[in-house]
Amino acid sequence: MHNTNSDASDEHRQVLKKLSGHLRNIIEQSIVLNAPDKVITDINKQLATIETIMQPYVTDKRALEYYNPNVRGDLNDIQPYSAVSGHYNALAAPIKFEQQQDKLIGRVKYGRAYEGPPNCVHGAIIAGVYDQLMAIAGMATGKAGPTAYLNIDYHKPTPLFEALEFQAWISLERDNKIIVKGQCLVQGEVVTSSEALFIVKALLNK
Ligand SMILES: CCCCCCCCCCCCCC(=O)SCCNC(=O)CCNC(=O)[C@H](O)C(C)(C)COP(=O)(O)OP(=O)(O)OC[C@H]1O[C@@H](n2cnc3c(N)ncnc32)[C@H](O)[C@@H]1OP(=O)(O)O
Repeated sequence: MHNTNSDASDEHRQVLKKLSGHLRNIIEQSIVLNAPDKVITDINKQLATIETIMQPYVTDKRALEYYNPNVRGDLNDIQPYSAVSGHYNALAAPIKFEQQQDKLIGRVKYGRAYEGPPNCVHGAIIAGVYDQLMAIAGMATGKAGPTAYLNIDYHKPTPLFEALEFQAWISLERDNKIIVKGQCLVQGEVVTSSEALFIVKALLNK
């Protein structure tokens, strides 16, 4: 179930990614759907059919890696099924990670499915991005481990539908501790900032 390698072809990855894209769009559409009962009943029937088609192929082994720290190219593929950043998990918004000098950047726009305060991103979603982004930033040390603490300052509301730039960088690495700092900018303005401590665990370094 938690495999660190996969022999899935590029084509297989593409079709799986496309599936998540459709599901992600359906989730977003469902939040603001205002259709007659008859239309929704028809949609429900078609979705039930899709569930039936998928069921025989649902196994306890994922098609792709659960975790692959040696990924080249797309940094989101370090954890392809991440609930926060996985391109193969429809629950995750289409955030894009990229390394820029000593900072790991996460660019994303959130829609209605991620709303907390009116027209703003839910604080728990923001916390999720920091946790994932900072964990991956910390991996640049060659080590990994769970989050011991994650502190967030919400300075200003984080708007929906606007380009957000999350940044994370290593602040301190000592023995089994990695402290990572982060911030999120909207049009150049810092709206949130954070700090997290990761404790390196042998189990996670396998
Ligand atoms: C198959 C491979 C899998 C790989 C998957 C990776 C994918 C990436 C996924 C990314 C997903 C995103 C990531 C996620 O979502 S990770 C999910 C969220 N995090 C957790 O669930 C972690 C749960 N907690 C624990 O497991 C333990 O409590 C940890 C591991 C954190 C420490 O427990 P442990 O009992 O072992 O260590 P220790 O107690 O000897 O402490 C050691 C040192 O640390 C210091 N300390 C501890 N806590 C704190 C604190 N709060 N503030 C300040 N300091 C703290 C402590 O004082 C000590 O310092 P010192 O005395 O040495 O100086």
